[in-house]
Amino acid sequence: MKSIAIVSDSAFKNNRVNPVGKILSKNIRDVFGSNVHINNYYIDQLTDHDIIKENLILVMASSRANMIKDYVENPSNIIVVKRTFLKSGVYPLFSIPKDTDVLVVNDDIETVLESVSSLYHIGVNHVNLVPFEKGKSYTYIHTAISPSELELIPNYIENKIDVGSRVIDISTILFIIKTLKIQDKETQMNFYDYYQKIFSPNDSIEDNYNNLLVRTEELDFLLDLSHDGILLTDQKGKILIHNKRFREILDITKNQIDKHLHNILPELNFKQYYHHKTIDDLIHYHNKYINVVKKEIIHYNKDIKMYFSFQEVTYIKKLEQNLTHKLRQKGHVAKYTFTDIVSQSKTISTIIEKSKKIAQSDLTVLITGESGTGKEVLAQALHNVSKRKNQPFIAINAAAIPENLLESELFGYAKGSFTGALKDGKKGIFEMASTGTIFLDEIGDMPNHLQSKLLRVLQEKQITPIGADHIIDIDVRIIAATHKNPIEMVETGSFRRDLFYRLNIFPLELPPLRKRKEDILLLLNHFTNYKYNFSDACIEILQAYNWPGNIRELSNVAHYIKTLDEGPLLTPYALPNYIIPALSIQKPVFDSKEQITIPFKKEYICLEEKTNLKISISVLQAIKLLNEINKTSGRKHLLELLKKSALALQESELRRIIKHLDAMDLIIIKKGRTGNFITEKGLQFLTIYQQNS
Ligand SMILES: Nc1ncnc2c1ncn2[C@@H]1O[C@H](COP(=O)(O)OP(=O)(O)OP(=O)(O)O)[C@@H](O)[C@H]1O
Repeated sequence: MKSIAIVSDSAFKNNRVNPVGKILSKNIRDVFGSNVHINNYYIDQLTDHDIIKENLILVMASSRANMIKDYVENPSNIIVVKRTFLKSGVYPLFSIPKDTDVLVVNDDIETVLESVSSLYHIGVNHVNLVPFEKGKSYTYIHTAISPSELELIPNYIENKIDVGSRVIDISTILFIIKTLKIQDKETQMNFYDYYQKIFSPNDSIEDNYNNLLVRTEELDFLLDLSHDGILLTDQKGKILIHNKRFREILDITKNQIDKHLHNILPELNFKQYYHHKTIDDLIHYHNKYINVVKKEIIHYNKDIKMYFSFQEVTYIKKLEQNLTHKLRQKGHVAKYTFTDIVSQSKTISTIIEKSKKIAQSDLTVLITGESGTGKEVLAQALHNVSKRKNQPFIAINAAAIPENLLESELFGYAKGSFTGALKDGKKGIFEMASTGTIFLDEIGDMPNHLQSKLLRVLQEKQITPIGADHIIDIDVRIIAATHKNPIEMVETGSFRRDLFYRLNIFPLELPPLRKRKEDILLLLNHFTNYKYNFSDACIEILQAYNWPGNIRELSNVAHYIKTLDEGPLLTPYALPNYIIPALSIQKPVFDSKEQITIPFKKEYICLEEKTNLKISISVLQAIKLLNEINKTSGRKHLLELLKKSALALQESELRRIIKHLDAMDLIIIKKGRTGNFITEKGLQFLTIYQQNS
């Protein structure tokens, strides 16, 4: 096997491992793989006994060839390695502006000068390469480059560029191939790859610029794809780059490179923008409204350029429409209208009339009402008759979103604002709902610090996304809702008074279902598509129930009924169990014996003393119900019905209660299978009992 010796000055340099041997070994391995054997030698460690016998002996400079010739078996095997840079390390240097002072840093002046000369050699001569000498100050320089020794660059230099370690150049590799006669296919392929990565003496600067030129053409192509007009000028407004769209938006026919912006469009007075770092302005030109954004680009602390982008407002509108379309696809759309609100209640029709008027303004609305009373339905209906009806309607529930996420959901965040943030940042709903309506549900559950932020947003009509350095103007209508009592919350200090006044401009209060009983059957028929008739007993139960979950709960009951489908005439058996306890009257009925209405005082006291009063009343009601629906009301059926009402009763206990009810003539026990019947007195007793409950 062929062998190569790499001879460098010393194993350590400035108390660090000297990387030269390792880098050159890698270069040789990259091309020759395992075709050669490599040994590293260090001049300062050579002794009289050492004889370097390898087929080729690589040294870094001709002076070193002289120094080692006495330790070498065949001095004609010595070659001086030429070194160059990797293309990837050097390309960034071509974008440094012309005539910039660039400090070249390495561990000693000799390697610094070598690097400078290599860089000039490969064509980096548009900048002033300044060799770094230890102890000297270079505070006037802002950019430094170094072959993988960035830590040696003084801290005051802002731009540090690593050009990578120097590698064996192509002429040396070719010489090795020729001398060692290694020409297998794998080496050829490796050589080709290696050749692609490094600067070779044949790479003239023109070639490099050609490469850059190709890139410029690609960039031009990309710029022309943009929907925005894009323009880059120097500080005096001289045009350096512009794209096709810029010419279209501003009706310019010819290429305007090197002309001054203020001269080609004198009527637009662009000079007014030159002294501002950033601009976001709307101009009117040739019957178009154009949004102009200006930003400053600072290149290597030296070159200040002005970047302008131009968007025609119609295009921005179109973008917004697309956004709306996307929001619709995402369900950010209000589906309910006032005709979907099923009600015959006077209160609701007054609310609807009021809402229709309120909808025409942009003012904030606060809807209160228990859970499930239709607050969101009302908010959507209101949005759908407002002038924002074709824009997004976005609902957010402050109680359903974890506190730490709520802020970013509302206001969004800039890219890279915190760990775990999305790469490109995230838009908050205030931005997403632009020109539309935001429904802030359960506003009473909003944490205090967000209440303050929301108040500022409502006052200033601007938001600042988390971690962003810019503000965004917002144009949204707010409809807030809460199932809590906002006035009580303000009194107890859990809701900001000033925010409450801001939101409570138009208060709308939806009554609970139990306060609009006329709607119960109507809604049930609506949800069951008028498929069933409800028996009187059934209606009585439905009316007596207090519907804590309001219309949402009622629509669940409708589902239950439709699923069991016990129609066409529905008895209480068709209702879910938990509705039935309405029979058993949960609340204490009479607060004290003194309140008992004559003539039932005796019966009441007797039942209370001899039985459990509430259970006895439930039994009496169950008998009444079974009588009404013509079901036998024997003990078996009674026990079943009471069980449905979550009243598990022993048969012996039931027997005892029936005996007492009978003794007081509240019921009659009939012989045979028909069971028990409530008497007129029993009915009156129950009525009075209910009136007092
Ligand atoms: N008047 C109505 N007519 C028909 N359906 C209604 C009516 N009001 C509410 N609903 C229905 O009741 C359900 C609950 O309504 P909604 O979500 O608007 O209540 P909410 O008061 O906003 O509840 P929450 O406070 O729990 O958010 C929905 O399925 C809705 O379709």
